[in-house]
Amino acid sequence: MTTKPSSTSSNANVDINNINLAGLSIAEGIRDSPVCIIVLGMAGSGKTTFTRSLIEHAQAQFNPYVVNLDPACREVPYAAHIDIRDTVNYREVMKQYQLGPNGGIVTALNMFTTKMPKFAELVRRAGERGHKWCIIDTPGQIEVFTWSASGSIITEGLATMFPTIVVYVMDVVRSSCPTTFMSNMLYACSILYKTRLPFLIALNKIDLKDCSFVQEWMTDFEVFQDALEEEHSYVNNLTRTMSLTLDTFYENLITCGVSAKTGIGFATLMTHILDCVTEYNRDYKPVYEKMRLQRIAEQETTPQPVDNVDEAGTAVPMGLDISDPKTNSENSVYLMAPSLVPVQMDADEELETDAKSKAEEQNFQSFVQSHLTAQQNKRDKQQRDQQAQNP
Ligand SMILES: Nc1nc2c(ncn2[C@@H]2O[C@H](COP(=O)(O)OP(=O)(O)OP(=O)(O)O)[C@@H](O)[C@H]2O)c(=O)[nH]1
Repeated sequence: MTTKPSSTSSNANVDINNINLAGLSIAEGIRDSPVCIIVLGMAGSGKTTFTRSLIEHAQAQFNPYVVNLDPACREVPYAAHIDIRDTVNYREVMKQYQLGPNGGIVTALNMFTTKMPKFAELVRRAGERGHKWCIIDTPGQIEVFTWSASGSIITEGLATMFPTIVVYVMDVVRSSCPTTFMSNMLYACSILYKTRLPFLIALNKIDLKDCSFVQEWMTDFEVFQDALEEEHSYVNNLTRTMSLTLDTFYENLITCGVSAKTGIGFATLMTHILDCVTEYNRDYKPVYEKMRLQRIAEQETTPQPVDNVDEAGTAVPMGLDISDPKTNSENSVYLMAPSLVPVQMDADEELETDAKSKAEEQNFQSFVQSHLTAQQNKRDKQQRDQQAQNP
């Protein structure tokens, strides 16, 4: 179970369903804080461990606000201020919509995204309370976040309100195979072009393997070709061609070796993060600001629907009378601040899981018992038969 942070008592009196979203008005410009750091990476690259380490290193200076967006993880090793698992019950989603694990994660993320304004408002308030960074851990299945509508809504939504950067965590041990390295790079490249945000690659697990070979492969095409020669794979030709294409991508890329486990490299990583924030403010903020002003101008010139009619009339319910389910009711989707999380929910779930595993255990034990009894009976019978034959 997630450990709830003690420092979040400032959320204690917030009725999350009545959050006033006025602070997020389009009339407001991009705020200076918190800086949103979205942690992405392939399954097992070390995102969660990295998030924990980054929180520890940034605690004193940046007092990070922490968000877990992985609905499927069983445990997170850090205290999350917002945890998607408090908002959407991933297992229930799978059960109700008859989905597999990936479909469950996508749907849970979609449900969470319906509360994006409230999420953004909580982040905004965190900034006002002195959280200078907001670190966001994402689901293990990277494509679920990067190629889903909800992933884009969350990333773009944050980037239009707060300085936002992407940290791509890459496992150096697994990337020592040139083909895997190339797959990782293609992924990183596609995310860079999709999000168009300042991008930093954290070469993780350098306590196990030095990352200089990755940096060499990125800067020296011939060294990478030599490494490819040694690997006999049917995708070699494809990889060779792609490495040429990615040359320009590498030029603008910042990499930094770290070990999320031991903490090596985090001091340098943090200076790179600050450089990325400067880059956001220099290159990205003016673009978003321009878009915001255009949007305000459009809103001012577009007549509001109600202006075109003589009288408002009487509203009637539309087809299904859709309204938000009550908080804490079954199937509800609501954004929860940690202090409002009903303990009941987890306890119920645990009880149900316990009951299930007890029943499974009993079934298994009775199966074993009946099997043993049957074997014993068989042996007894054999013995009796033998005694009957040789009295
Ligand atoms: N030696 C070493 N192991 C690490 C490091 N970072 C992570 N690990 C290990 O790598 C494994 C995966 O780490 P996680 O942090 O769970 O990775 P993840 O990307 O969040 O995993 P998913 O969310 O399941 O995709 C764990 O066994 C970690 O202990 C590191 O820097 N060094």
